[in-house]
Amino acid sequence: MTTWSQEQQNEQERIDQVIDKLSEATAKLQDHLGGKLADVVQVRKNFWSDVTVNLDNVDDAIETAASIKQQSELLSEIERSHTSAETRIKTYEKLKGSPYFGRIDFKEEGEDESEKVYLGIASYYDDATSRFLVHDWRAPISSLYYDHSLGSANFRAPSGTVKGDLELKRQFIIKNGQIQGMFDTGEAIGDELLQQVLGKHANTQMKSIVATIQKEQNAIIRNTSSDLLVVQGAAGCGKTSAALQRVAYLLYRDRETLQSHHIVLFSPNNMFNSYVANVLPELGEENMEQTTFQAYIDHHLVRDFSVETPFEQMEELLSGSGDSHRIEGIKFKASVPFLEAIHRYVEKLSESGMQFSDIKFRDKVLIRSKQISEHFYSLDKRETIPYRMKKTSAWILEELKKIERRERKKPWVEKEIQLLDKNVYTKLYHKLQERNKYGENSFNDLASEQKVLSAYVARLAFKPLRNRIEKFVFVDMKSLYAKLFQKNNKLIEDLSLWSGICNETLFNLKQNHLSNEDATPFLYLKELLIGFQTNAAVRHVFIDEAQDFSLFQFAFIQRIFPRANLTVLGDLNQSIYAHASDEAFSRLRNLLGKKNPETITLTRSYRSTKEIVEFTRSLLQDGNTIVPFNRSGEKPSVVRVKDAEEHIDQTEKQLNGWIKEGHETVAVICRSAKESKKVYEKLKSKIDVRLMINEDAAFQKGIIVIPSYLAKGIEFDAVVIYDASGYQQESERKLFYTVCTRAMHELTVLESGKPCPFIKEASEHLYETV
Ligand SMILES: Nc1ncnc2c1ncn2[C@@H]1O[C@H](COP(=O)(O)OP(=O)(O)OP(=O)(O)O)[C@@H](O)[C@H]1O
Repeated sequence: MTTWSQEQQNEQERIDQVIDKLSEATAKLQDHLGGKLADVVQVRKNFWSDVTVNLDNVDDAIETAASIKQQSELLSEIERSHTSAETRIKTYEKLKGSPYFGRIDFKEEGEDESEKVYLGIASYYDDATSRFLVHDWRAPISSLYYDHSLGSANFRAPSGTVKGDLELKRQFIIKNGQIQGMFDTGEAIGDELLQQVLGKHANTQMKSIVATIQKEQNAIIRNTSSDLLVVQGAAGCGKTSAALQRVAYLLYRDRETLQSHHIVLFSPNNMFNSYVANVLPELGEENMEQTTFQAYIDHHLVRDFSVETPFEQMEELLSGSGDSHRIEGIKFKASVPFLEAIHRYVEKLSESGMQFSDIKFRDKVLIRSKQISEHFYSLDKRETIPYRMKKTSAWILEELKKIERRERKKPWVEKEIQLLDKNVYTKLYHKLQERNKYGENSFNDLASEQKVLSAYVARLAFKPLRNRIEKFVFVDMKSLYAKLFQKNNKLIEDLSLWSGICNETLFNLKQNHLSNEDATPFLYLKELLIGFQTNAAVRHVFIDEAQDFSLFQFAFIQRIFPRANLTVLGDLNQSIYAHASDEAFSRLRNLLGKKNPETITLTRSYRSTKEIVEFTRSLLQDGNTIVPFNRSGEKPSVVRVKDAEEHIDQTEKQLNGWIKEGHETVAVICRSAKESKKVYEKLKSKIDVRLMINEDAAFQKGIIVIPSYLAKGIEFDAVVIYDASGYQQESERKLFYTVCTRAMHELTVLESGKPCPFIKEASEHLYETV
């Protein structure tokens, strides 16, 4: 029987052999690459000499075209193989440092011998032995590693289910080609490696988790049956991690047809985008498209309105300046009744009531709104509104063409001809010559010169108007949206509240301001009228921190990406926006009309120590279902301070202590940006600290002061909650939970005034009082 150290030695020898093979393969590819590069240069150089250009007759021209096609196909084939060789070299370089992280021995039913399968971030096939020396973690057989303990096990292969016996499961930590740790485990994924991984310092860039994916996470990653996958899970249970590994899995599984630009990830802000941007490249895959919903809104509305961002809205509400009808308005404008009211309104508009703007040119009305309306309603009502809008736009453009022709003779055209730049004049002359429309001297003929120039000037002057018509600016969206908020057009029961909502909405519209809660419904109404700009190429859409999305935003995404499967990840306990609804996820199925929806709930929390999870879950009303991963640390501290001076001193003391202990990412989390600025001003002369209130900043190591809503989604070694006394309202419970759950190893909560009711509710043995 081999001893453990012999076993380790054998494994190290195998690793050395694999690394040698990888080095050989890399060298071969590099040779091949050099050759390919020379080929590309050669083919490019000789491209035209290798093509016989003969256009004498039709047959010769066809032959020439075929010859060009052949040459360019040859060139792209060489370029393709060059790129794939480059990608493989990069993958092999990664594998050389750590070829694999796991091994399973699987004896398939009916076979005499078990197969040893080594799992890494990519596969390596050895031509000499015709065997995989490393299996990709996404290969069908690899799921055995994540899903099964020792004993009978099975996996789904393309040919059907394969049954057998899992005889060994081994985990490795390999760095620079050397084994640093090796464990045999009976569990699906043993605690030991996970303990090590989770005990490390937080990172400014999220890491991949392929070596320690848990069974329930694997079910999310490998789910291919549902078109709407909703993942609801506690803070730190790995929703974002599972989403990113799922992207990598889908790119692998559907590699023939799916590329990274067919996948879109919506995330809460740009800082979060940069936080997660490294996971896929680390796994040898390209990043999917990353965006925020606000970026989409801005792109469509910012030219015509000042648009409030979610953070500006949050800041206003947190600083207490939002009055009650604003909060009710926010809730209403994100609700299903409002969505339905908009749909009913659009139905009515199909018959009557559409609002148009006069078409003006230099302050003169060219086409009256009434004429546009008459034209619009003269069209067949069985056609959709967007189709009729397109026809109306085409009709307006035709009318404009006629008007433009008439305008050519007007004095303003003559005036502008005089002011024409000489270069434009010369350019026009050459253009006309090229077109062979005129003989050498015709441009000098005064009458035709005048005709050409006046046509040019009129066309140029009308161009911006034409562009605007193509963008449907003749639809008076402001009035159309405003009509929804007439006081007598009661969309909700409580009239007094309704009147306040109407006043505020109409006031904002008048100022060309769209509040955050209006932006999405406004755009939704607009797109229902003029047609959604869809992207049918996108096949998967991921929405992270989905509890912050309103039903409107979901409905929107569904329309923009009509062919995409949705993966929706969120935690209703972290709904920090006023529009949040506890039914957000359960209503999705009906709202989006998906055929195969599935919901997976994750309850085990990996980010924080057991003590922190036990404390944070007690802040919730129904937090008992959250299960901490068994990693121990200090209990969170709750520190009462008596005045402003002690407040800062205690913060400084705590931060200094943590830096001395070696913590690398430390956050002072304040409620708002306003409070963050104040705290930063007080701290900056005492300790090296940075203020982070801009979502575009990249997350960096060190101590940062950050507002609550920007800290969500990310994590820190240690966290100071600057003032828990600021969280008093029931509506702030989830915000308080969210900020406390950012801590991985240490959590200190300061209280300066009235005790925080949520801490008071928690059992005293869950935290230390200072
Ligand atoms: N299987 C795993 N192996 C190793 N680390 C894991 C695993 N699952 C989660 N983690 C770690 O736990 C932490 C939290 O994960 P993640 O951010 O994905 O959770 P989340 O559910 O999105 O959290 P939140 O809702 O609080 O934003 C990360 O550091 C992640 O690397």
